[in-house]
Amino acid sequence: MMRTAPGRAAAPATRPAAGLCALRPAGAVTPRHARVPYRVVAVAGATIPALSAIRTAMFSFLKKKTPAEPPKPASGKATPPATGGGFSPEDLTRAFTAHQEEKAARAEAERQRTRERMQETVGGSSLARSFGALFASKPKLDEDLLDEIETVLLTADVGVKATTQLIEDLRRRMKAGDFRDAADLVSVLRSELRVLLVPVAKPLVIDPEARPFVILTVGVNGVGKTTTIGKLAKRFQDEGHSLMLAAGDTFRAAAVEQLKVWGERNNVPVIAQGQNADAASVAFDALQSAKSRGTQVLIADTAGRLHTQSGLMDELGKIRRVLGKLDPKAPHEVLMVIDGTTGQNALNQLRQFHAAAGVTGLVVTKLDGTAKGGVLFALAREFQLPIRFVGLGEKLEDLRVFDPDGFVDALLPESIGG
Ligand SMILES: Nc1nc2c(ncn2[C@@H]2O[C@H](COP(=O)(O)OP(=O)(O)OP(=O)(O)O)[C@@H](O)[C@H]2O)c(=O)[nH]1
Repeated sequence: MMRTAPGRAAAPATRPAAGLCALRPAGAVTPRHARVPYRVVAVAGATIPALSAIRTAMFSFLKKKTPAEPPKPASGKATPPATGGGFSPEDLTRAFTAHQEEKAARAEAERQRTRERMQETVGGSSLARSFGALFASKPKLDEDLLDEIETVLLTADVGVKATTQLIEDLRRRMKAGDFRDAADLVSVLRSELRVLLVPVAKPLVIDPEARPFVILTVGVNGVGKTTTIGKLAKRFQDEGHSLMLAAGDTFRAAAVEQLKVWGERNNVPVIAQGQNADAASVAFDALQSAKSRGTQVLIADTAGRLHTQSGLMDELGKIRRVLGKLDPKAPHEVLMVIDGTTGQNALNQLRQFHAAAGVTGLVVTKLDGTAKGGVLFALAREFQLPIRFVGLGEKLEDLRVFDPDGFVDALLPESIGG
């Protein structure tokens, strides 16, 4: 039988006990270039990764790209050999440019994959389906249409404030004669939806100066914190960051096991003290350990808690304070995980967690399931907190950097207006 502490909702009974075990696909290998620590130095007025890092990271590239015989300058004099490792400044500049291009190409490929996954998941949400049904009937541009759009938005959890703002704007523009047909209205609605989301689409950037960069994950029970940590850890590992995890969900034994098993399989140290240990003490130990090892990223799990239980919410403040004793800037990110199927209650959750723990970024999970799709607009309108990632499924690659254009395209494609 599942034990439920006062104030803690029982986690869903159907949840697999060790979902993180499957997080790393067999044979997945961290790219060699990605394992290089990313320190920043200024060279010739530009900010570039430390030369030693470039040398290591770009060695294979230079081997491929550098001609066997270096071209001689017009004067006939050979280029003086570079000091400290055999690469000339030109080599390093070329390597750096290639590195940047490779990074940009990878980012573009990820954006493309995110958009496809958004279409498959968010494109099937009730908001997307309702918009599809509404505009398929070639509606007349009148007050009835605005009423119907309003109903669609409210039903899909967009929330009263964001919906009112959107409808009033459409009404004003309709009266001003801005729309010739439904396609014009769709186009304006799309850009209004974008306007709500673009300011909050701020990806999480790991500050290389923070050693470690501490991410504290918080949220209500069963929203996907522990699985999100596994997905994030894999992402950061692939990006070349050294990692440590703190198993701070000391309430649910399976959560500690999940992280430990995942850590063992992926060679990531996991600091744990067992069930019912003091979560703040686990976080403290982990930060101390990460500092002494020079680890780049520390991700701390916390037990799920109901936002209405002030005692448990206070515990988050304590974790913050304890971390701050070792590093006044820690945690550098308080990442709140929100279940996208929660509806308007997500706003209350965020309000309380923000007050208790000072949330700095959001992950909205389960947008692939029965999510209505609209809660992101309500969250964005109400709090303007960065949405770092969205969860589009249970697989590792389903945690995606939030892309507002892809999201709006999936909900309300341009073509829908006819
Ligand atoms: N469909 C879907 N399921 C998800 C997503 N993210 C997490 N889950 C599932 O949600 C369930 C709960 O995830 P956990 O990571 O255990 O949740 P938690 O927040 O750590 O739970 P507590 O420890 O009780 O607070 C698991 O079955 C996950 O696989 C997502 O983006 N989409």
